[in-house]
Amino acid sequence: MKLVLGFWVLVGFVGWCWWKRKSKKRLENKAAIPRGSSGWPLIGETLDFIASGYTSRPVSFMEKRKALYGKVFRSHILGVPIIISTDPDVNKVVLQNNGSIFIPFYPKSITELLGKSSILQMNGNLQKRVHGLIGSFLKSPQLKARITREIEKAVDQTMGTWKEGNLVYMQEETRNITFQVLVKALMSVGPGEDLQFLRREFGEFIKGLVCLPIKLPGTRLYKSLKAKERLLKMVRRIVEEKKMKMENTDERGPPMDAVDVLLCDSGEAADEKQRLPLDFISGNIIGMMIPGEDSVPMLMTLAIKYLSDSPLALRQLQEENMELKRRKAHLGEDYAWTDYMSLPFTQNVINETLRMANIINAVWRKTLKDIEIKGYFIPKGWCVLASFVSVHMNEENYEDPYRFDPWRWERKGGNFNYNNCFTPFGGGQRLCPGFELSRLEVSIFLHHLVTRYRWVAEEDCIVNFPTVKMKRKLPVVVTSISS
Ligand code: HEM
Repeated sequence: MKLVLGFWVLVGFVGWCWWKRKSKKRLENKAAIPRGSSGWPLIGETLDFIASGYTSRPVSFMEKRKALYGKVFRSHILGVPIIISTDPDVNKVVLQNNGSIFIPFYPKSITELLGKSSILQMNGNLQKRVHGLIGSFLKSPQLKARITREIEKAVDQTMGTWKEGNLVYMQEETRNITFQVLVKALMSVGPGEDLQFLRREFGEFIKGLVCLPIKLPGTRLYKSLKAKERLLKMVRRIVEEKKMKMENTDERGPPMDAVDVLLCDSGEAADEKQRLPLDFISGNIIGMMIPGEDSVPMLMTLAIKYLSDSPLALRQLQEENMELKRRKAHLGEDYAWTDYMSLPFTQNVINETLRMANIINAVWRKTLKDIEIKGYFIPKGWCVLASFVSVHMNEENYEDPYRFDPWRWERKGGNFNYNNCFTPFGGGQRLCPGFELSRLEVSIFLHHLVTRYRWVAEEDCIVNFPTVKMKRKLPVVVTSISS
């Protein structure tokens, strides 16, 4: 009996090996690893990649290789062999995958600072659960109605410090506004000492996101990890206070911030094991500050830069917003969040800015299995970079792509449908949960800027490495319209 069983186990095993070999061969025969170059030993093509980030055309690295090898090619950058896709269909497959084949991949310094349980690194059901909770909260009309007042307050406070004819640095001013709003939406911290502490420590923390992954005292990474410890301590205190308050009240109101959302979900979990631990919640709140902190102020700053260089667009934007301002004044009403979002040309300006220079210009993934997409073979364990900027700046997708042309969106049907060729907020299961909030913040900021001020921007240029920034923080001289 044992002999017969052994025989069948052996037959099964041999059959399985044969089938595996055959399916691998089939995949290899049909598709090939994309063509490309591994560059120099160790450094690969990193220097060329970085150098292109300092030019006015950061896509030049991709363009050069696309011309040689096609839209999907192989390279070796920042220490890893990588397949780079500039093809919207391939990017779509990468984005839409639910984590069974593609998982996020970040440089070592980022993974150290994020920690394993950050939403940006986790996969599977837990990522789905946290993403779903935060996404529904951030796009809820209740949050948008409440946060509109906070954004207006932050905009008023910041613009209130501008003196007639003063030089202000837009990259700094916009960061002041958006940090305040972000911290309010995530944990209801208002202006005061706690906000200042969070701003200072978070600034120290994110300096280490792109650095050498060496954790010795005195190194950049070490200092950033220490700042994270201090941040965690404060956020954990906020989470604990909120939890106690929740437990001591009989009637539970709607969640006011992301901490409430995660705590409420934990409270409702029937099984102790399903509850989200407080350290997990605190760590994730800090993790969510990372994609939210720099992206929105840069979007605002870049919009000002493009508008400064495009007087026709600025004029149309101003007219549209003035018209709304007059209407609201005539009715004697406060603005609703829907008022700000209802202006089509303003939305087109935001789209066009996101298309031309988005701070998150690609996503990085790693493959868990061999996969073939559109005839390209991507082996297990390889990194994949899905480049959004290459798609956004390709003339196959956008006519005259280097021209700031908000009207192109009218010609496209006037709406920001997130199709394969426009993915500033990613897509699929990891689509940015903050995308509606971001658009609202920028709409409110632009409305108050163009209806209250005129400005003259000084010479400045966009730098694309390690992240998108203005070289001189975009200095502008502001004068109020009434004067
Ligand atoms: C202009 C502003 C923003 C842009 C362009 C942007 C872009 C993106 C992109 C491209 C992704 C996908 C990353 C990936 O697939 O690996 C993403 C994810 C994410 N974003 Fe945003 N984002 C913005 C603002 C915000 C804000 C304000 C928040 C928070 C309030 C936020 C929170 C997140 C989170 C938590 C994720 C991770 C989602 C997940 O992996 O499940 N983002 N963002």
